[in-house]
Amino acid sequence: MTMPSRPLRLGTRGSPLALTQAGMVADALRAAHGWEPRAIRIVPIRTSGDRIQDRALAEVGGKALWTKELDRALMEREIDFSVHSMKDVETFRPAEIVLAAMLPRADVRDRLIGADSIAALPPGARIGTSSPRRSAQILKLRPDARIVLFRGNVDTRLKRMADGEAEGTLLAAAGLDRLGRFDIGAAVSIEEMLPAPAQGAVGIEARAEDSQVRDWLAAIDHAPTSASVHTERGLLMVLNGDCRSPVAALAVAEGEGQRLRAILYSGDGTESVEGEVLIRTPADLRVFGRDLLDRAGPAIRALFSA
Ligand SMILES: NCc1[nH]cc(CCC(=O)O)c1CC(=O)O
Repeated sequence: MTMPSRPLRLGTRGSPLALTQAGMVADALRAAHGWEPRAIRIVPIRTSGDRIQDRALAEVGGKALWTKELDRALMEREIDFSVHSMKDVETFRPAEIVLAAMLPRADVRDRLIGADSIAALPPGARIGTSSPRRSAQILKLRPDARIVLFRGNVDTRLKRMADGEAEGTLLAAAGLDRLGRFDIGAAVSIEEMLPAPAQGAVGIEARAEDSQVRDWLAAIDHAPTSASVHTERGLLMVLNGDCRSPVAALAVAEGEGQRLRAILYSGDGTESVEGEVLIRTPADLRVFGRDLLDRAGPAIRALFSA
């Protein structure tokens, strides 16, 4: 195995979860290639998404706020690759940047904090979230609930719960588990709340032209995770969904294909349209996505720009 001639610089956001995930990527690369610890240096970069905490993402520029600064550092060669929670990566990416590898996916479910189940939430419960998917799903199950805007990293959200700002909040099991918070929250089944596309997956991006780094990263790619996440993101491309779009999707390998379930919601959760299909080709994905939109009413369709 070739050893990098200088330490590889791994760009990441600076939140505790992002740093944990970056450490997992660095460990996987060192293990796969037999590199010494100093072969990889972690470079935390503050993104606009970390800076802006008081408004929903959709209002201030969408998922690009998580990637913009890392993309710039990558293109200007200040870093060699960047690590992202795939759920936060915008649907359409610059052509100069490729998704080179993914770590094995973690638990895809959400966990409810504040009550043992969605049914057990008190009447009129305030639910802290900034996710259009989670608000629509909660409102569908519990029309009496009220949504309050919760942003910030996992600890910030848990603190706001502890401060009594809401009776419930939902967090991805993947993030809680990676932070070692196995004790927190009650898992919500995927039948009750289908997760966000790419939830639980960590991806690594590199410059498209950098074949050496891409080769190194390919060695740690978890192919089943990549296949499922590419299917879920492929659906977002067909739907032209973004961070304003209340959409849930989960793909699981089945034979040579991917069994894909997806649900689109109106913002208030009163309308939804769902489907399930075996995806074998990109054409299957286009047909499935268009069929969902065809069956969706105007309140849903307005939230997608396909
Ligand atoms: N939008 C924030 C975000 N992005 C990724 C995760 C968790 C880890 C994952 O889903 O991979 C979280 C926090 C959450 O939703 O609880």
